[in-house]
Parts: sequence; structure tokens; C-alpha cells
Amino acid sequence: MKRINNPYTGLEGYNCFGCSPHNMQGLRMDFFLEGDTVVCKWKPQTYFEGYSGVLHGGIQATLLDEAASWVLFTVLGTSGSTTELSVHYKKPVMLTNQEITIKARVEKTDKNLVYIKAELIDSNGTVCTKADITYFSVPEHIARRRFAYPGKEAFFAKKEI
Ligand SMILES: CCCCCCCCCCCC(=O)SCCNC(=O)CCNC(=O)[C@H](O)C(C)(C)COP(=O)(O)OP(=O)(O)OC[C@H]1O[C@@H](n2cnc3c(N)ncnc32)[C@H](O)[C@@H]1OP(=O)(O)O
Repeated sequence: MKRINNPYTGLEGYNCFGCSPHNMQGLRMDFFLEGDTVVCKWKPQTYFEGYSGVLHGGIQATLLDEAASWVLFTVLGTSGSTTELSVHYKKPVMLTNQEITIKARVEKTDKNLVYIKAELIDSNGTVCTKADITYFSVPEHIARRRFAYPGKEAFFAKKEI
């Protein structure tokens, strides 16, 4: 597994709820790449509770969506926006998990639409949640201008933007 750097950390005002390490109310996710799959290891905190002892479903949806966006950044070499998110909650994700794993990969692309499959796996290896996520991707030069996209190589280099 290859560690993915977060090249946005040096960007002024960067406060993404999913991935900014500066957002203390956020999920502060970080990522690895395993083949063409983005992987995140994440520890659920009790303040993300829904039903007693269970990780809130909205937080799960955000974890899955955020991982999908990092597939665009690091596998497809561009950026975009979520246009659809369908989540299947199969099993509760307990807050007692020391670590859960979120995985996301491209299922297919169709012109500028990117269809991503993502899943959330608990520490016993049970796939608790699955998501189908559609992203509206933009060409890289627009991503650079509109979304401060630094280029794929920046995610694997030490340098920050
Ligand atoms: C800086 C640090 C960062 C740090 C890192 C930050 C990571 C953040 C990750 C979080 C990700 C998010 O939450 S993103 C935030 C949530 N998402 C959004 O806010 C997106 C809101 N939606 C939009 O802005 C807009 O709908 C766009 C830009 C996506 C598309 O608008 P548009 O350009 O007007 O295009 P539109 O006409 O709607 O669609 C173009 C064509 O694509 C088709 N199309 C569009 N969506 C779909 C779809 N889901 N399934 C089928 N087809 C679709 C349309 O039918 C149409 O076909 P035809 O008629 O041409 O045939």
C-alpha cells in the first residue's frame, strides 16, 4: 500500500470536513492507494454516534463519499463533484471498533461521469456499508483552476502546494 500525501494542507482556508487535518470538528481522513483502490483506516469517535453505540449513517455516507473523491484525485488525475450517492447500510458499524476501513474504486466512466463503488468494513472484516457514488468530473485544467487541484503527482510527492 502506498501512502497518499495530502497536498492541500498548505492551501489557505482549506477546511474540508472530510479530509482537512486542520478541521477539528471534521473526520480528518487520510488515505493509501492499493492498486487502483483508495483505502482509509479510520477510528470512530463517540461524538459521531447515531443510535447508541452505532456510528451515525450520515457520517458513514460522508466517509464513503470523501474516499470516492480521492479516487478522482489520485487515480483519475482530476477533480469533480458528487452528483449522486446511494448508500446501503447492511450492518451497524459499532463505535467499539478500534479501526474501520473505507475502500473506494472506479467501477466505470461514461464521458464526464465517474461511477464509484465504495465500502466500509469493520475490524472483524464485515462489509457493513456499501455505496454507489456518481461524480461529475471536470477536465484537469478546469480542476486546477476551479478546485485548486494540484495534479496527480502532488499526492505522491513530499512537497505541499
Ligand atoms: C480545495 C481543497 C479540496 C479538498 C478536497 C475536497 C473533497 C471534497 C469531496 C466532497 C464531495 C462533495 O461533497 S461535492 C458537493 C456536493 N455536490 C455538489 O455540490 C454538486 C452540485 N451540482 C452541480 O454543481 C451541478 O449539477 C454539476 C456541476 C455537477 C453539473 O452541472 P452542469 O454542468 O449544469 O451539468 P448538467 O447539465 O447538470 O449535467 C451535464 C450532463 O450530465 C448528466 N448528469 C449529471 N449528473 C448525472 C448523474 N448523476 N447521472 C446521470 N447523468 C448525469 C446530465 O443529465 C447532463 O446530460 P446531458 O443533458 O448533457 O445529456
